[in-house]
Amino acid sequence: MPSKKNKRKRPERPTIHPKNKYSDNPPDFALLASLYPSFKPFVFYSRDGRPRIDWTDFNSTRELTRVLLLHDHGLDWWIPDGQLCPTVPNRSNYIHWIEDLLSSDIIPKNNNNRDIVRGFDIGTGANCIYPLLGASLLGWTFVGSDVTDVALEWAERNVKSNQHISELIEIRKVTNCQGTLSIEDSNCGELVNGKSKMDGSGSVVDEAEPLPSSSFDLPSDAKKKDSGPPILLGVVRDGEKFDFCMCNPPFFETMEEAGLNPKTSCGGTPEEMVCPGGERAFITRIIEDSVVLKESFWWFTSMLGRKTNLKFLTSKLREVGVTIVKTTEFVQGQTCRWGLAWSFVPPVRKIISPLVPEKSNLSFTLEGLQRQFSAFHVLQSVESFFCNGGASCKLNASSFVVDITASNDQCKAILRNEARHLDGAATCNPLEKASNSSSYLHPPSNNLSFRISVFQQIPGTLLVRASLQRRDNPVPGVFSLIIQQLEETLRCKYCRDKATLN
Ligand SMILES: C[S@@+](CC[C@H](N)C(=O)[O-])C[C@H]1O[C@@H](n2cnc3c(N)ncnc32)[C@H](O)[C@@H]1O
Repeated sequence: MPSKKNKRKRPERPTIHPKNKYSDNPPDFALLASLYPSFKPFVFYSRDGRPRIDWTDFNSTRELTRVLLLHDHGLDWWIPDGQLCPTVPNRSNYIHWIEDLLSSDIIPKNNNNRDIVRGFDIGTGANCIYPLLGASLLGWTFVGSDVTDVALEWAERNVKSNQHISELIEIRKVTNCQGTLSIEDSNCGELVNGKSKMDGSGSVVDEAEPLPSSSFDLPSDAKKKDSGPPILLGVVRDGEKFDFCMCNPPFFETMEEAGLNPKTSCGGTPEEMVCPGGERAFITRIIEDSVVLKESFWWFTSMLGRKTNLKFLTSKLREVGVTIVKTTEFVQGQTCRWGLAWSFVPPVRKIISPLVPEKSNLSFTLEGLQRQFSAFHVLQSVESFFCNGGASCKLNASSFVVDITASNDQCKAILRNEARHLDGAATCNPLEKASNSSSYLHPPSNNLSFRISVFQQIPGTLLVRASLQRRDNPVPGVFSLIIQQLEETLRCKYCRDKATLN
């Protein structure tokens, strides 16, 4: 019987990114107050003697952001009253997640012959927080775009106040030159800081030409929409290449919906918080633009304020044929946000290489199993995972195994399902790839047979083992890929900790 103590235990939650400066050392208000007289008036001490600030006071949150950026990042920063005030630890999480994506081997490394990473921050805001953090923490270069005069003016001021990184950041005005996404006159971005653009290596290059309209292949529905100012298409210039784009979009459809969080006051004007259709519509437009600009960016990413939108957007991504989708959760204190990343670059498939022998036995553990689930539930999910793809399955409840036999087409169907899962990587189907590319072997003509066994290791932890029984002329890597997909699906369904980047 679970003890009362265990019953009360809260489910584990993802935490602040381990590379985040504040993961082990949260801001020390007392120290900051002693060092920065302007911050001192905002700090008070609660009964337990702990220094606190009033999170409902905009001046107080803005001053905290100012001193954190100065103290921890050497940045001189300010925003006018009412503009969205970023929390530094929160925003750093997104930067570090992108750092993980760029260093992971999910897709090949960008081979633009550039050592310096180049990012595009969609809607950089008056605070210009992502370019400032990315440049100061990691030396990345940025284009930061925005539509409002106040954002452009203050982003520019914040860049200029930091001479040591100002050459790394270009602020680009997005003009609402047509109000519709059109393939004509697509150059709606103007340089604000008036300097020549730099390529990723830091050398100055000539101003890029707008993308020629003939190179656009917009999805037909995107051409028709009256969707407001451009986002990427028409702002990114011909020949420009970026390692990633990022975006903290306007989350809401109305200011009422945005509401006022009574616990914090971080400002935010309607232009910053609201757009027609909210974040779902905004990110859908980024996805549509990404189809056209798939060769200009290695990774496309966006933050989301609502987890429910992840499902919709992930299926949208599947429709447009991305090769990979990654998601994550950003947690900082009481605030929770989600990250969505996708790419059109074919994933690295070391396991596809005929030079790498495929393992016949694979295993993974499911830790942090939610209390209501047992090994038998997991076994049943294994069975339905494969049955849904049409494979033949035999579940043996006494020995906790499922025997599976899948044809080539059934393997395809199982792998095709993968993009539907929210958390984790969704790679394209190697069996389909095999028919298009000479570097892949022919698809197998025979069946793949394997056994999945589920063992309980300790309460709350299961070991899932997959053993290849028979393999007749298979596509190398398919077995591993299927098991990887099974792992992600089970983890997503059963585990409290659904970490997504390995
Ligand atoms: C939620 S704010 C994000 C500001 C800042 N990046 C941050 O994280 O605090 C959204 C920003 O997107 C800008 N924006 C809205 N539509 C845009 C578009 N089509 N292109 C570029 N920026 C846009 C708004 O003006 C606003 O500054």
